[in-house]
Amino acid sequence: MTSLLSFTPSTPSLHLPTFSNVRHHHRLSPTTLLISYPHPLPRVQILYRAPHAPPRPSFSASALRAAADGLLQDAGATAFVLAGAYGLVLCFDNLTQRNLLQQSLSRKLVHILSGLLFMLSWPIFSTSTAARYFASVVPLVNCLRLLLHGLSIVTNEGLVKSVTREGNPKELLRGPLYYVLILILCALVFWRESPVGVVSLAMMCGGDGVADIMGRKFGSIKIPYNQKKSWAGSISMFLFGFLISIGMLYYYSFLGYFQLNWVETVEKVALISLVATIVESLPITEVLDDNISVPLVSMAAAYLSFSL
Ligand SMILES: C/C(=C\COP(=O)(O)O)CCC[C@H](C)CCC[C@H](C)CCCC(C)C
Ligand SMILES: Nc1ccn([C@@H]2O[C@H](COP(=O)(O)OP(=O)(O)O)[C@@H](O)[C@H]2O)c(=O)n1
Repeated sequence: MTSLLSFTPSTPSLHLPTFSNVRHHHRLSPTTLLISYPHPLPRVQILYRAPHAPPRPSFSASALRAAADGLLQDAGATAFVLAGAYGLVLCFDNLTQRNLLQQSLSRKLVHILSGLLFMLSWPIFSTSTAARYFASVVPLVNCLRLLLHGLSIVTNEGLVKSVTREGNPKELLRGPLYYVLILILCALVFWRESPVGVVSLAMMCGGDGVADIMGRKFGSIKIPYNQKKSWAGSISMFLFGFLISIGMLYYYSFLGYFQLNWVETVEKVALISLVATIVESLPITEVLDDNISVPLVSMAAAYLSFSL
């Protein structure tokens, strides 16, 4: 026979509940113990409960430990990715300072690698609901860094040289700033749970980044409606945007974050890549930076495609 015994250090009030009381739903307080009596004892249910003591939630030690572990994991992951971000920019700064890398190529490689590596790092964060907020700290810190340097409150030749076209700190307040804001948006809104954020960042980082490199190198034949963009650049945007998106979706699918029908997914990503490429080719950069138009139109196209 099992009896429910609940007690607190204060003077317990003893009452022998009628049989019906025992059927009430009991919220087990942390001081509730289940004690089994040997069979010969009378069938008595003893319920001690402190007077006026409201039932306290029963947090198990293992749940608290799991929460603490998750917090520790997310804090460690944030520190690791922050260090990675700083190291990436420092690495390209060194390469440009030593004239081993052109400034324009350095900027584009930082553009391609930063967001993709950030996205690849998301699985090292915990499964806690707070994980996405920890991850967003990384682009947020870089956002503040870009603001401080872009407003020349702080000066850092290396950052400016590796992330701007002409070496003007004010450039940090446009493309690079929009870029990290989009990273924050995708991490917070879509995170690891939706292909929308993954595809949008793949288009902005991979597609748009490669379009610049290939367009500058092979872009002799310009697009009729935009003499600043070329067919080589746009075709590269479509192909690499598509391939990097599929690669990232496979990565997250392999890790079990979402299951996809790959035939449909290939069709959807091809459509999203086409839409993003068309928008990127439009002569609107002066009005709306590519780091805003490309990810936002990719988000819209991906949201519609994957929700149908
Ligand atoms: C150069 C950048 C954008 C400019 O784009 P565009 O105008 O040429 O089209 C990217 C700026 C990146 C920023 C300085 C650093 C961002 C780091 C990122 C949030 C985290 C990377 C972590 C990873 C592990 C390296
Ligand atoms: N579709 C494209 C995109 C860029 N490009 C080349 O890459 C250069 C920079 O492209 P962009 O203005 O999109 O540069 P970001 O705004 O991405 O930094 C252009 O001036 C072109 O020479 C291209 O030829 N075709």
